Amino acid sequence: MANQDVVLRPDMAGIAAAPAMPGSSSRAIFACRGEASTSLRRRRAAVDEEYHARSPCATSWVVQAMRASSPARSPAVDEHAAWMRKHPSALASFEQIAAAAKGKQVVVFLDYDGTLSRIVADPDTAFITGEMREAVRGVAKHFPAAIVTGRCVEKVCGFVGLSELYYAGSHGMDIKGPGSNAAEVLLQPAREFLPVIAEVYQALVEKTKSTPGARVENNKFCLSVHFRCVDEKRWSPLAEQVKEVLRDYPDLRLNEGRKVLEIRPSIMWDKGKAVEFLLQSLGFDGRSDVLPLYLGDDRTDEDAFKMLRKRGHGLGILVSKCPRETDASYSLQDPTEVMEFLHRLVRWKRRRSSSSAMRARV
Ligand SMILES: O=P(O)(O)OC[C@H]1O[C@H](O[C@H]2O[C@H](CO)[C@@H](O)[C@H](O)[C@H]2O)[C@H](O)[C@@H](O)[C@@H]1O
Repeated sequence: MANQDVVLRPDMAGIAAAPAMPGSSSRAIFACRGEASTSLRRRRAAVDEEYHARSPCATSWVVQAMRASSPARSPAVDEHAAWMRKHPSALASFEQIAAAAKGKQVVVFLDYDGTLSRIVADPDTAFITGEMREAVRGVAKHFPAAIVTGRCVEKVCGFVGLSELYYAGSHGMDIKGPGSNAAEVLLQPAREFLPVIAEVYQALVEKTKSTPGARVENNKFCLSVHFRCVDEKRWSPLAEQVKEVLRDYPDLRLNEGRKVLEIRPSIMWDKGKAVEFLLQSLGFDGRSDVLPLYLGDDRTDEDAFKMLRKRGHGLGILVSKCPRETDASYSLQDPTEVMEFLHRLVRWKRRRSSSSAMRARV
């Protein structure tokens, strides 16, 4: 990876305790696939209203969010086409992206589940393919690159198996630099929560063991309660179980992802902040000659898309087959298209490097 001389400045994180109620950037309302944007906004507003009227882990809100992440119908063709005009394919628009990257240092940020690996029922077997690994290796050879994931760093490092990358695990709360030394930590803004998270993990395992198919995953600084394999009739009792445990922990907050409830410390930290931290650490912050690209599929990736959009530099690429409200500029359908995009990026970089080498010789 290029530019590996990271400056360690944990103080730059600007971490502050957030109120127990999540802030707007992390509202746990999942854009329901297949809904027209107006009805989506209306529904979102209604859910938000209820959310703000109740406690952060009110069961009915949690169940609504669980249902919203499980769409009942496919999008209409015209609705999909309208969405694609707003968020065109990053493959079809590759030349446009290449033009934006011309003369700039591209930095690549990649989410893991649903972006590099396909969504599968068993989270422990969400491996990336050998081909995808080679594609990511190629990217890391030509650009500074990082994996930004909800998983714990150790697990995702094991899945990806590339020591040349930066890793930001636990939704960016555990950042590690490249190299084989897994202990080389750059930033852990929620370190003080480790004992609480370990305690809540045990409590959730105990509490949810009566729900067939429920599974609690320990992501070190955050926890995932998976309901992909839980019968929908049991979602409400499961939400109640989670809520009961969290009632004693007001400093933790609840969000939802793809058939998963995610529990994490209520600090003002997310994937967007992790990307900012990495850009600062690499000395790229605020530079107009740098183009960050962020590829992700999940609600939590929106924090990174939003940050790039707000700063007016960098491009978000949402991995989704279905229309979703998003701050990403472009879209890709699935991990296969992600792999194709990464290959094209590397080919583009190689072509540019060889033509500048030729120009230098003339
Ligand atoms: O930030 P990410 O890398 O996207 O991680 C988010 C969550 O991803 C994993 O769960 C998701 O993928 C599983 C495997 O395909 C799937 O079974 C589950 O339903 C999905 O939600 C991971 O297991 C979670 O801990 C992460 O929080």
